[in-house]
Amino acid sequence: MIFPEDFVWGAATASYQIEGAVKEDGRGQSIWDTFSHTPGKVVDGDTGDVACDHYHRYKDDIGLMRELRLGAYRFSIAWPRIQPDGAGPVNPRGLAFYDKLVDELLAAEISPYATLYHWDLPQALEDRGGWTNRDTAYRFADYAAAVHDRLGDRVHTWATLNEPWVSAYLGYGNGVHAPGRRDPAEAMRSAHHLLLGHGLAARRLRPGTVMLVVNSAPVLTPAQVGDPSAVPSEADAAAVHRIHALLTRQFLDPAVHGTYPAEVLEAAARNGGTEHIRDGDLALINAPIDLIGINYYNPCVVESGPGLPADAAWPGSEDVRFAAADAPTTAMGWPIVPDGLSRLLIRLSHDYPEVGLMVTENGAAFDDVVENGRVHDADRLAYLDGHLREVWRAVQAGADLRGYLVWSLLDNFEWAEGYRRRFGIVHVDYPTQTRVLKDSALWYRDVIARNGL
Ligand SMILES: OC[C@@H]1[C@@H](O)[C@H](O)[C@@H](O)c2nc(CNc3ccccc3)cn21
Repeated sequence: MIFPEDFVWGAATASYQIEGAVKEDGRGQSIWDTFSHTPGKVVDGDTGDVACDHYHRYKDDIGLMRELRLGAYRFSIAWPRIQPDGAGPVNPRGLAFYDKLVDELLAAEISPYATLYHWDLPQALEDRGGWTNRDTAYRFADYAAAVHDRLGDRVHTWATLNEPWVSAYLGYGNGVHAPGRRDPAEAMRSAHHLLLGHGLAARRLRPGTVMLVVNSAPVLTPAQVGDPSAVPSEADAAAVHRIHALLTRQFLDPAVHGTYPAEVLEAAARNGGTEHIRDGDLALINAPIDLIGINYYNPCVVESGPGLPADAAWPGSEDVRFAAADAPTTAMGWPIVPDGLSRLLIRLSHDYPEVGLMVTENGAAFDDVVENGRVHDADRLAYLDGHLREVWRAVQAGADLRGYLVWSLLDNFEWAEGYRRRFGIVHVDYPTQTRVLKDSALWYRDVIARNGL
């Protein structure tokens, strides 16, 4: 299975998950600093205070990327390093870190892909309402412009947001993520303002290549997981359609087509109203973009039935039961369904033919053991191999798929799960910060060298 000649092979990380140095060089506090230091929010009370100490070790980490022959490296920029209070003058020492990071990547012949927002909102903006406050969208666009002014001569591929669904629904809906608020109406307002920020920022990143990164999944009934030809009941088909609208179309339809699905407007009307959706907003959100970044880990399995408990509410999903898949699972409990990726990519290439696609995250957490300086992570290697075969199938089916970025380069701070869940193809021993290439990394290096499987 050989991929197109210009297919991009890379890896992805995010600032709060790997950098550490949370008080260094003028960095301001983020909502994840606040959240992780709040007792009970993160497993084992873990925080990103040190993480992988990438802020100090980035040159050695880029050496590992070069050893793997990565063509691209997707990282995120910590807004609180650039504008400690989320607005106003740029912090030169904060920007200088990314300036050096980019130059080191280019020297290693690795293309820098920068994500402007991977969840670490400046706490000062959250103190003024965060993403429930429309002004935050405008602050985000100013931040994006300031970063692009400095790095845009060398960074040519930009992601505005990472997974606005997660930011909105886990941050403001069920409170599992920072800032830990639990209000369905706030979640819907936040989703809209995140999209507004995306649209405003996208216009200020040209002439770069601009993408929106979403967590997406094929929405399937339990029977469809193993049998794509399975015909769902009318009620189950309605559940599938509704969740696809709320999970994926809520973000891609506005960004690519300038429209909201009816299901989203109905959910908003029932949860706080739609006053936050102002005339002209959808035109602002619908800024031209070049790529959709797809973060895929597993399908979303649903059927009609009682919705989530009130405290886990996802507005609009009241009559949907989230079901288990008949499949093995990763250490996160997520089902392993490789063909879910090809089914998703082919579907999205049909629904949004105007834009290209890139797999911006795909990977798996499994418990790793270091033995004699090696990590024989056969489960992770099998997961990646199976999913890459599906990526190849999607390309063969005609999807305009530009590349694949594995999540993640390094074991890192896995949000509310802390450090106990390891997604890296490179093992990190946190007490010593020693890096070890896992078998999956050695395998991935060979895939890159062959440009295929
Ligand atoms: O959980 C693994 C990664 C995470 O480390 C990344 O920062 C984030 O971009 C990411 N998104 C997903 C898929 N969406 C998701 C996020 C949080 C909870 C449940 C699903 C998985 N991951």
